[in-house]
Amino acid sequence: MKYVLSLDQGTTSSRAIVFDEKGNVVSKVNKEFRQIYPKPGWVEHDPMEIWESQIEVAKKAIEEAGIKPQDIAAIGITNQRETTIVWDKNTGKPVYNAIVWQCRRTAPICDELKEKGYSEFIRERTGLVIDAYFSGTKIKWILDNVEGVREKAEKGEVLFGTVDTWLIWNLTGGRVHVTDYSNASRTMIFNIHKLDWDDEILELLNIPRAMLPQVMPSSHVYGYTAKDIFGVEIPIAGDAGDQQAALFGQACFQPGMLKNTYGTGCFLLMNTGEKAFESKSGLLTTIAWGINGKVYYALEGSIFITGAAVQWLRDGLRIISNAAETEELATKVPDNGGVFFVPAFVGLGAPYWDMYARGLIIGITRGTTREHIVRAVLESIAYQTRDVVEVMEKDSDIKVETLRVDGGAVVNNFLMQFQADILGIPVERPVVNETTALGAAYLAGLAVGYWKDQEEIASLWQLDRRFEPSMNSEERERLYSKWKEAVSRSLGWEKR
Ligand SMILES: Nc1ncnc2c1ncn2[C@@H]1O[C@H](COP(=O)(O)OP(=O)(O)O)[C@@H](O)[C@H]1O
Ligand SMILES: O=P(O)(O)OC[C@H](O)CO
Repeated sequence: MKYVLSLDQGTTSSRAIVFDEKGNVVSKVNKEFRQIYPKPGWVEHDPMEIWESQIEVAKKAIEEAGIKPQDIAAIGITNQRETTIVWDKNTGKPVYNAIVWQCRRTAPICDELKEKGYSEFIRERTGLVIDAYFSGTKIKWILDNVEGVREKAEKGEVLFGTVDTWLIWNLTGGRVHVTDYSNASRTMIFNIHKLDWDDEILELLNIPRAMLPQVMPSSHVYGYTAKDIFGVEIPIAGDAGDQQAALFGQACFQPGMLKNTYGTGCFLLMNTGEKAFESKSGLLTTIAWGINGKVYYALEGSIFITGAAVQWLRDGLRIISNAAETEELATKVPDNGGVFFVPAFVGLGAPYWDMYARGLIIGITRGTTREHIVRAVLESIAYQTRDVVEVMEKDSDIKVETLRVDGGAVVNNFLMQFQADILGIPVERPVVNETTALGAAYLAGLAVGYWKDQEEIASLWQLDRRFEPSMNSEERERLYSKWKEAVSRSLGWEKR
């Protein structure tokens, strides 16, 4: 029997999962790695730690599944998106740490682009709003600030890649420099209509084309693992950004289908088919995937901080010892006690796009307890999701009837119930909540004929639990309007 191995390189951990032909998890190994915060608002990772942790969990997952590397039919890659790595082509060594998607250091470059009136130009071509979130200004920052790198980049001696590209490069022993459409669409230098790097944007940011990877479909044999890694050459056959992979893993194949992934941040993606919808309300137009010679698009609402706020309760405030504890604490109080928490740690993404917003806790009284704060943090995840669902309905003209959910935080039943309550629609949690990894496995498996087609994949999706809304609409709107008020007070804070 054969299996598919998925490598899910996330913001806080590297994960490897072995799936069988029914899409069941056979083994799963996870490893957290270091977050580097050199200055307020800056976030970096060590690219070597990304690679080493990823390969370690891949080997362990094969071992724990009780199988041999030759039993792996294909490898699928999925990754934290936008995070930018530049490395030396000859030595394979990074020239700087990975600049993580959350990093705000390039906010001034973005301000300048906006002031010069490039917002519409960038949006038309890339589907994105100008923000430090995306790779483009991060590449520029490395070229401008790390000595000697620009000269080498012009000669193609240093290479740029998002994390998928970095992993594939290393897995193939430095032979293959590629990315897929979904990852390319997050760089702010890729033209999502012409399906090529955009020369005018490259000129604007002063980025040489020679350092960029080749852009390929998301389901495709890109190359084979170097023999010294697993002892056999395994095809690397799937590559997609983690949020697009989750949309695929949730089998959201029909236009209008929507999912929300609850990880470090929350990312809502709606499949819009072969049509690229333009958003007027701060959503992103992005490429869902390229498959069978076609490219499919999605509308995306990116929320930067959700599960990361739970981690902050653990590591920053130290008022919980693990994430699971939040469920019990939140249900110990009947409501939030009037406390609202806006997790604008790195500014706010969709639909506000304010790089200068910062976090706040408001409504504190003498009666406020740890339970209220914890509850306010969980509630903030659900409110932010509603912010995005509202604009998504407006932009697409599609009424959202249910929300499919996945990601690490969906095990929290309080959060899922509150989400259904605050949206006023049912929330559906599938049996396999590792849909990001599953999506990458499906993309890889389809490329090598392990699964026949997308119809077969859609038939594998199974419901675990459906959360029905039970809050009355008056209470729902009262809470939500308080939330909006709290957000308004966090905006622009860093600029004042
Ligand atoms: N029971 C829980 N309740 C709330 N949040 C949780 C729970 N379990 C995990 N999380 C949060 O989910 C996130 C992990 O989800 P995961 O999908 O692994 O994230 P990522 O891929 O972004 O690293 C963490 O930020 C963690 O704080
Ligand atoms: O690491 P995750 O799962 O939180 O995903 C990060 C996103 O891809 C950033 O755009």
